[in-house]
Amino acid sequence: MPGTPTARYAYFGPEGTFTEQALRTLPAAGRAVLEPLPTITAALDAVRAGDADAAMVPIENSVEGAVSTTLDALATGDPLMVLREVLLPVRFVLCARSGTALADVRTVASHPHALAQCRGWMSATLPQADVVPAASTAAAAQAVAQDAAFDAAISSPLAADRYALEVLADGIGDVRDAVTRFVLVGRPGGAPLPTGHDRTTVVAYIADDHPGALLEVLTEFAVRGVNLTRIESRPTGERLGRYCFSIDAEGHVDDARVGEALMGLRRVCADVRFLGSYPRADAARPGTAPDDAGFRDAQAWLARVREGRTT
Ligand SMILES: O=C(O)C(=O)C[C@]1(C(=O)O)C=C[C@@H](O)C=C1
Repeated sequence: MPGTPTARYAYFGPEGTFTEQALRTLPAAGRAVLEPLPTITAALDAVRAGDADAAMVPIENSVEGAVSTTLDALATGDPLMVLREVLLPVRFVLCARSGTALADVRTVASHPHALAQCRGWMSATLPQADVVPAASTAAAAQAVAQDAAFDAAISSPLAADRYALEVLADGIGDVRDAVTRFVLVGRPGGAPLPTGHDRTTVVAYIADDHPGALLEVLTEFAVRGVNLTRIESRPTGERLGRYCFSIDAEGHVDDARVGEALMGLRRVCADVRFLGSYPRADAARPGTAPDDAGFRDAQAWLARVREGRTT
């Protein structure tokens, strides 16, 4: 549309990361300016500073679990909000400068999450190789292309192509159907409207360390039939033993059962950071949650009771 400013999306780069691929699956990315930034924190800070409208970052992998840098960067600093999620199958290749044979590979660089997902293949195929952590899989491929310090990288096929590297082995992940979940994060505003297949992300800070603190948090969801799809405890950084819980729950903040669970959570916690309600990428509907009619009915009943009516 004439006069509509072009959206700017930052992502965890450089070019060729799985994160870039995840971002490019969104139709809106085709009309936006995409900016690779070298770290997850830099991508999220660009949103906070107003230099980007939103940022794509990895949050969770089906094999290696949570991306703690993302969880911690969302839990602290100026508040941000998850707007969308993307699920991307991850396939890894071992790539090197042209002319390198597999037998010549002595050093392999990659993102720690990728190295962990290829551990079995590496120990069976290159047991003597030194493994070097890199900022991202694409940063590893870029480093191999530019510098002889590393012989090979574990990256996406896209990064091997982008940095003109030769693929020495394809499909080297230990788990064939590995998937990474990415989130598009913007500044706080209205959450996307409920779709019936949503996810809500929050961070719960318990008031003090006491027996049953985690049970209290879980109870607020359980008694309202809200299913959790992820819960992680992360240190707050204040001192040893201080943890917060990073939680993904099924449903939308506008759903009565989720709203009530969040109110309950707010009552039993020192603080709750709401990180957004957004559509699930797999479009899965909550399995066992009671429908909201029961909650509305109970609320209307309470209002009648408070007015002195008995039915
Ligand atoms: O390094 C990349 O290409 C990324 O997008 C990051 C990342 C991750 O953080 O898990 C994404 C997907 C893969 O599981 C490996 C690495």
